Order: sequence, then C-alpha cells, then structure tokens
Amino acid sequence: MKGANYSATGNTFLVVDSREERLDDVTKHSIVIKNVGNNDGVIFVEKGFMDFYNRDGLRASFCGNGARTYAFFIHEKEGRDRISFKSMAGEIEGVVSQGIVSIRMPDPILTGSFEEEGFSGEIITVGVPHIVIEGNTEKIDWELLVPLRHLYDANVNVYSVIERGKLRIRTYERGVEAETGACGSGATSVSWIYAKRTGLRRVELKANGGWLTVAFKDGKAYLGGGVEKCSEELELLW
Ligand SMILES: N[C@@H](CCC[C@H](N)C(=O)O)C(=O)O
Repeated sequence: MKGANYSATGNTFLVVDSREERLDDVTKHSIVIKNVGNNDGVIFVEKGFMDFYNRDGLRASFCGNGARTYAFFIHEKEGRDRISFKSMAGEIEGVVSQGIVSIRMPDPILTGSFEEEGFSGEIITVGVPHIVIEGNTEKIDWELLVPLRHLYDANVNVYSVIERGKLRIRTYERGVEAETGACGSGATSVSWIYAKRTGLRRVELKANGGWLTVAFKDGKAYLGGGVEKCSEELELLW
C-alpha cells in the first residue's frame, strides 16, 4: 500500500490510497504510528469515504483540511472537479476550481461558553469540538491553554481581528498536541462566531501556513484554500 504527503495550508497529512483495498482499524492504527512522521494526521482515502486519524493514532470524526485534501486527491487521481463523499461527520461536498479546494463543512453547533483559568470564549462543534478565544495572537503561551484543551477535550483556537472580515488564527490541535499550520474546522468555528457577531458572510483567515476563507450561504458553511502534494508516492510500513 502506498501513501504521499500533502499540505492543506500548512495542515500536513499522509494520504493513504485505500480506494481498492479497505483496511481494518488495527491495521490503520499501525500504519499511522509507523508512517505519520512529522505530519499532523493520516487520511485513509476509501471509495466515497474519508477516514481520518490524528498523529497520535486515534480516529477523529472529522478534519476540514483533511476533507479538502481528500477532494484534491480524488481530483488529481480521477480528474473530477466535484467530489461527494462520506465522513464520520456526514456527507461532504467538495469543489476544485482555479487552485482552490472548497468543501461544505458539517453544520456548526454552538454548545456553550466558558470562563476558566483567566480565559473566556465559546465552545462549538464543527465535526469535532473546538474552543474559540479572541485574544492576542502575537503572544500565546500554549502551556496556559493546554488545561482547557483537556478540560473540554477540544481543539483550542485563538484569533484576533486584522481588519473587518480578516482574522489571524492560531490553533492547538487535539491528537497532535501542538500548534499546527492551520485547522479547517477551527477556522470555521472562529468564522461562525465572528460572522454571528458582525453579520459578515465571508471571512478570510491567516493561519500559520496560509490563508483560508470561510463563506456562509443559506445556513451552510464553506471552507476554501489551497492544497499541495509534498512528496512522491511512498511505500508504507505495516
Ligand atoms: N485539522 C483538522 C482537525 C483534525 C481533528 C482534530 N485534531 C481533533 O481531534 O478534533 C481540521 O482541519 O479540521
């Protein structure tokens, strides 16, 4: 079985082509542990289904940038511009156009707010759980925020406003246990909360690895940005 490394605006993945051969969960776990390297996660591309694992070897129910990468991979291999597939968070639709890969995200669900450890913010699920804090993105001491990551079993996003409609975002990801180059469901979580406050329908976000856009239409959220292949095909260790 083969794989290759991809980057979705700095969120990095090993993509395993499992379209012809489905693997059991024990084998998937072992492939992640032995092959993930410096990537944030592993995407098993099955026929019509994305199975996503964090770099710790555990499955996560969704990954926004992973879903964009799934769509890009199918576009590369099968030449399709419109790609529909299932994920553990439901049906996903993707479009590849002019170098941008966009997907319709799972519906954001606001579950509450918090005030803890001197921080306050919102708790929201967009396929996976997130907490969202508005703060100084130039000075983040993740050590102070890691207790919140565990308390809420969630990814932690800090954002600041660059100008109206343009945000800086930084995300500490569950299962990576570190800050990543970008997080698509984190960007969507932040945008949903910001859009609710400002009434804007489109938000641009500067992540460490590049720009993402989140647009809202008819109550649905759409995440867009670039994806690139970063390695040749690699033979995987089992
Ligand atoms: N980077 C992803 C989110 C991946 C899953 C997350 N680490 C979790 O365990 O909740 C994205 O782009 O959405």
